[in-house]
Amino acid sequence: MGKIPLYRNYVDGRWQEDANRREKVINPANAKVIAEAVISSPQIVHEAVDAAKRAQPAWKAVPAPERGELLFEIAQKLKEKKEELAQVLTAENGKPIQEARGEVQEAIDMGFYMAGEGRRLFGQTVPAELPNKHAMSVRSPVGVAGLITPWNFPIAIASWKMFPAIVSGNTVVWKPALETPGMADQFVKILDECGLPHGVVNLVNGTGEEAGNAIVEHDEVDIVSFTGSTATGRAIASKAGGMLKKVSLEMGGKNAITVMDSADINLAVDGILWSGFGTSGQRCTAASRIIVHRAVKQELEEALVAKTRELAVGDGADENTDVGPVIGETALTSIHDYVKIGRQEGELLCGGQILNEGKYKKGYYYEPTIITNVHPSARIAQEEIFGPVLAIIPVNSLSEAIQVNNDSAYGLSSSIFTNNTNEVFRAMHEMDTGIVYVNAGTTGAEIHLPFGGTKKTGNGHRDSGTASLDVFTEWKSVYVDYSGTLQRAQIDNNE
Ligand SMILES: NC(=O)C1=CN([C@@H]2O[C@H](COP(=O)(O)OP(=O)(O)OC[C@H]3O[C@@H](n4cnc5c(N)ncnc54)[C@H](OP(=O)(O)O)[C@@H]3O)[C@@H](O)[C@H]2O)C=CC1
Ligand SMILES: O=C(O)CCC(=O)C(=O)O
Repeated sequence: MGKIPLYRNYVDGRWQEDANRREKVINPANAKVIAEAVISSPQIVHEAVDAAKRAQPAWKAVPAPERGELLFEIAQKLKEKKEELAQVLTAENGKPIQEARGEVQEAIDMGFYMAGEGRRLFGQTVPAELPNKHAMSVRSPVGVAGLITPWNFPIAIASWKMFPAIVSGNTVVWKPALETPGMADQFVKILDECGLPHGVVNLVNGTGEEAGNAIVEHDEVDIVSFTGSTATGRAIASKAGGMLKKVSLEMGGKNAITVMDSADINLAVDGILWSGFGTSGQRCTAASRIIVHRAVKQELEEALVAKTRELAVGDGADENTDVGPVIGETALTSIHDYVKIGRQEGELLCGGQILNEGKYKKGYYYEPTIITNVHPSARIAQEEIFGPVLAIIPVNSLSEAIQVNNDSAYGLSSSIFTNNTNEVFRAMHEMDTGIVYVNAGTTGAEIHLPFGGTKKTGNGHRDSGTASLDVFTEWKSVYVDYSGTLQRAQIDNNE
């Protein structure tokens, strides 16, 4: 085996190796070991939190426009290195290279967008109730932010959290997912090259149970921002809640695309293919339920199955690949178990197998799969599969479609294909999700609007957009009385 990279921690501006343990990083396209990463003990997390705590007052004191300028440089550097980053991303996550470039672009966009926030960070100025008095609100940083991120969007999601955190004056301790330490390494190297002061961002590689948990439980971590599974989010929320910590959660989805009888079926098929099978279905926004009006069900199914069979499944590094591998063996088994359940709950239209022959022998590939005539309460229509599997649910009306769409524990993204304006507005108002698409699939969020969902998808916070600043700032209301006398509000002087 040739020399492979070792991904280290970055604490207080120094790259460090934790000698205790290392974990192998695997390319899911061929199961090859491509790197190793250090596994941090809780002690390393404590050092990282100490560094973040020490760095925070000075970072807070840097004028926000200056923090924004540094973010601008970081975004430019990300842009210069876009191709290099995308290659590392595809190698460790498996997603097709075109999608990897798209993901890196999201981080670039978020960098430029949040750089601008350095000159805004708007508060409010309102008229005061009393004469010669000024009333306003300003944002202040929360303090030390603990960021815990998943493997499926390792740089985009990190940027959604990191950039608003630092532009608003927080310092950061970040634990990326075990599967994607290369992205974290590249990202933090760029921060370092751009001259981010030591201690402002600290990277600790390691397991969720050890390093992640140590972040959550640390007294000096003031806010935890997490993206991942609902089970982990719940565990983090109960610990952090018990410590009265601010906690922002983005979790699972069971997203549906509704296709009405007036829809452009070819457009709907394209939307379904991209949202259902893009990233091998491993997006929290991935479509996994297709709610179709019975009047167009057959037409949709025929076109969808034909196009699904044309998808090129393969190594994401190949420019012609449409659907890459899934993240690993455990995911493959879990997806296949769901498909076995689904075959009892509905009728298999295509796919349904693990691909493990010929060029697929060494990686973790699953056939894009469609199961139809699924009842809305079936397990494959309710539980998150996180793989390339679609359940088709027939309905008779928009009312029924909305009911089925909303009959889910999750509420991240929904979509409707229709050419009826009344249906567009009804769906927009009545679909109970944080994101609604019209005549587009359930994926492809832009970074300048809030990202997140209702119900068990989150806990009321949002990543991205200016909404993310609410996560990483506290509001401070300021009253300046320049009357020279002691005036008192809330005294009724009308008598
Ligand atoms: N709503 C959203 O925005 C998104 C949601 N997701 C959801 O994430 C899931 C897939 O990601 P997956 O990686 O499996 O999710 P996990 O919840 O397993 O992991 C997410 C992160 O949390 C860490 N972690 C695990 N256990 C703990 C713990 N006890 N304390 C602190 N940190 C912990 C993980 O570490 P480790 O490295 O050890 O795994 C990882 O860094 C899907 O359910 C998907 O829907 C994914 C992307 C976006
Ligand atoms: O496709 C999108 O809208 C973003 C998806 C995403 O970030 C995710 O699945 O984690």
